[in-house]
Parts: sequence; C-alpha cells; structure tokens
Amino acid sequence: MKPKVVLTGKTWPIPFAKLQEHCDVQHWEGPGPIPRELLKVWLEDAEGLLSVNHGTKVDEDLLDAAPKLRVIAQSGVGYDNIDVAACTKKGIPFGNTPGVLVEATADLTFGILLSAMRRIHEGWGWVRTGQWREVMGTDLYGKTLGIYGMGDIGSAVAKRAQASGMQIIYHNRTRKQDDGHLGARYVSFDGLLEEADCIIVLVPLSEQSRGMFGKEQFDRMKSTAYFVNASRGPVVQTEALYDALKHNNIAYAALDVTDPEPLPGDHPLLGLSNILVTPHIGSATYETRNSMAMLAVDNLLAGLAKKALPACVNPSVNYI
Ligand SMILES: NC(=O)C1=CN([C@@H]2O[C@H](COP(=O)(O)OP(=O)(O)OC[C@H]3O[C@@H](n4cnc5c(N)ncnc54)[C@H](OP(=O)(O)O)[C@@H]3O)[C@@H](O)[C@H]2O)C=CC1
Ligand SMILES: O=C(O)C(=O)CO
Repeated sequence: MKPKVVLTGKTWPIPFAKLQEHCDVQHWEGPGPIPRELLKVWLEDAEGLLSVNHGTKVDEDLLDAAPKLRVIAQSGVGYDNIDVAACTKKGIPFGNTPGVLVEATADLTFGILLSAMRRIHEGWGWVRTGQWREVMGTDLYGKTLGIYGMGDIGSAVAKRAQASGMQIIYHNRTRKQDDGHLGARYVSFDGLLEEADCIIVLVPLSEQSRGMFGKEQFDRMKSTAYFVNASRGPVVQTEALYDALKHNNIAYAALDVTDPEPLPGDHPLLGLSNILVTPHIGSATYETRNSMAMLAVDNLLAGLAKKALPACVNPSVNYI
C-alpha cells in the first residue's frame, strides 16, 4: 500500500505525477488555504505532509493531530511558518528548497530596486493612460547598496548590483568568510542604515528579525534612501514604513512582501506615490517553481523511504 500524503494546495504537473506514482495523495484544491481543522483530520492517518507555500502554520498542536507523520516538506526556502523545534522533538525531518530559487528571486529583488530607482513602472503607467511623460529617476551607478541578510539570495543580488556599478555593504549576524570574493564590505547594522543609498532586506523572519525595521531605523536612513523588502513582511513595521514614506524621511520603497499579506486594496501604503509593491513573486517563474516543487517532492519521498532528505533543515533527525 502506498503511504498517505497530504498536499496543501496546487503544485506542478511533473512533480505532482511523481508524488502520485509513489503516494496516495489527499490534495486540497481550494479556494483559499486549507482550513486548519480539515488539515488536522486529513493528517490523522498521513505519513507525509507537503506544504506548497508558507501559508500553513505547522506547530506542536498540528503535529499532535498527526501521529503517523514521518516527514514534512515545503516548497520554499523560508520556513517561518514551521516550528522546526517541534518537528525535531517528534523526530520528524523537515525539508525546504534552498538554492533552486536563488537566481529568480535575486532577479526580482534587483528588478524592483531598478524599477523603483528608474521609475519604470511609473513611466509605463503614464504611457498606458495615453500620457507620454518623462519620468525622472536616480542613477544606480556609483551608489552604495546595503544588503541586510547576505545569504544565498543576497549574494546573488550583490553580483547583479556590482554589474551595475554599485558598491556593496552588508550586515549579517556573522561576517561571511568569502566577502572579499563578493566585493562586499561588512558593516554594523547602524552603519548599514546610515551609509547605504539603497537597502535590500533578505533576512529570514525569526523572533530576532521580526520588526527589525521601525521608526528608529527609518530615521537613521538617508532621506534619499531606497528601501526594498523581499524577505518577509513582518521584518518591517508597516506603520513606521508608511510614516517614513509619507513624510519623505526616505525616498521610496519597493516591496515584494508585506504585512499584512496579501495587502488589502484599500491599504494606506497603496495610496502613496513613492512605493512599488509586487505580490510576493520573487521565485515565481515557471522554471523555478517547478524546480522548487520537484525538490519538495524529492525531500518528501526520501523521508517516506527513510532516506536522507536532500535539503533538511533539522539534520539531527534526518534519515541516514
Ligand atoms: N520574495 C520571495 O519570493 C522570496 C523570499 N525569500 C526570503 O528570503 C530569505 C533569505 O533566503 P536565502 O538567501 O536563501 O537564505 P540564507 O539562509 O541563504 O541567507 C540568510 C542570511 O541572513 C542572515 N541572517 C539571518 N538572521 C539574521 C539576523 N537576525 N540579522 C542579520 N542577518 C541575519 C544570515 O547570516 P547569519 O546567520 O550570519 O546572520 C544569512 O546570511 C528567506 O528566508 C525567505 O524569507 C526567499 C525566497 C523567495
Ligand atoms: O521560498 C520562499 O521562502 C518564498 O518566499 C517563496 O518562494
């Protein structure tokens, strides 16, 4: 008999076919996210859980409802919705999808910075409404980009920025060994805020990074600063960002992630003229989403076969 697996939403045809070949799949087809109580019922006899995005909260309460669960996989690199310690406590390996989404997310992140600085979206907005207006932007060349969270995606953004003639500074909790090779200079968090012409946030959401950008941080930035968030919305205090933009304490924001997310159509941020918001599409290309789904399925199938997950977040309980 095939092991039962719960799939929390839509996935891609090839990885889905692979999953079905090896598992008996119970599949939520919407609309909206799977209701938590239903998920708990489905998990009662499931051996695997495949989460299609970070919308499903996996905590001790959910795991208690899933006595047979042997592996959890999620399509995505960020896992702020998963209580990894609770998974480890129950001996359940959890796999995510690092690496495969790096280039696509770096393209989008650098793309929204470029679009904001050169007002590409604003220019298109005028042309589309029949008004051929010249829209003035700001040079990227010669500017200093500050990356908060210089990991896989941050490093890929740094390469793109260097190719555009920007200087790179960054802040992580730990200085990277290879920052010389990246052509990036390590600075303190305050140094990053004060020195950067543009700041890109690419840090995982954690209790440490939650709300990291508030009034004090926006006040420390240059009034000409461009601010990009492509990590998770709650790293930024939305009201403080709104005030900073409204009062021109910083110049412009480009956000691929927001808090709340989705942003309601009547949200005050959307009434500002110095903002660009995209609907969390960092990794949203056909190639990348397919690769993410395939890696998630490979993580899941490995766990079900009691083999090591190719990308395991809690290696102490990974199968060997
Ligand atoms: N918009 C989108 O569609 C996407 C968004 N993401 C988001 O991007 C995040 C980053 O992904 P990725 O680059 O692959 O992750 P990595 O783990 O490779 O990089 C994260 C970096 O952040 C640093 N960091 C972690 N915590 C802190 C902290 N509290 N303060 C300062 N620096 C910190 C880490 O260094 P150190 O440990 O030394 O501090 C590390 O260098 C994901 O967690 C996800 O939330 C990812 C993909 C798509
Ligand atoms: O992978 C992630 O963490 C995302 O946000 C979506 O790709």
